[in-house]
Amino acid sequence: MMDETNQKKIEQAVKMILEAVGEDPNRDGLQETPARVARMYSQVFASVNAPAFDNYKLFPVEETTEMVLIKDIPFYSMCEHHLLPFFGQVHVAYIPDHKRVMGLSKIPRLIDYCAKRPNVQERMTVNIAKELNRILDPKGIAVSVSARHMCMEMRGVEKTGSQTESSYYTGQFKTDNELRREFLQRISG
Ligand SMILES: Nc1nc2c(ncn2[C@@H]2O[C@H](COP(=O)(O)OP(=O)(O)OP(=O)(O)O)[C@@H](O)[C@H]2O)c(=O)[nH]1
Ligand SMILES: [Zn+2]
Repeated sequence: MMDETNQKKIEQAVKMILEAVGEDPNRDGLQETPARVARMYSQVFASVNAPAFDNYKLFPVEETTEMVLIKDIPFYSMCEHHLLPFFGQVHVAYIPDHKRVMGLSKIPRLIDYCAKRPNVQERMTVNIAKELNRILDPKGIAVSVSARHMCMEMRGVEKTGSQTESSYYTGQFKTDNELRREFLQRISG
């Protein structure tokens, strides 16, 4: 969470940006905007300098299953080049090991943790896998991210609706083509 000094810094910066684009930061509609933006940044960048993700529980199971797949998990992040949103879906699969699985809701929480900072999609994709690996040490992980980048849509090349796909595989997903195919098939269905 951002402290008061840093909130004030953002407020000053936003006021300067408003002035620089030719706006009057003191007009009615804009008076509270710097403070709102500061609060908004403290939400969307909540995991900058945050301690390692530790909000999870592992549950023992008698038998390990095959792939555990959670798909279509929505995420919102900010591109680090333009500070514009990129957002979409993450699909995550892992093959449990050590007879333990993770509480399901913690996977979307982990994705939020990886998303709430200035990012590039590729690094976020790898980070999700690395965090899962640290926590679960599974036999394999597959992460696939599909996103729309506002910096490619509302400005720049202006390619509305284009989707950027990235993926990262570890362990059995890397070595076993059949398994990877199954993952890809199941997330596309
Ligand atoms: N690989 C990757 N590139 C990204 C991501 N988000 C934004 N970019 C790209 O980062 C690049 C920054 O390029 P620059 O040439 O420095 O910036 P720019 O002049 O604003 O580029 P344009 O967007 O082409 O107008 C652009 O090509 C963006 O599309 C991302 O998540 N991954
Ligand atoms: Zn960008």
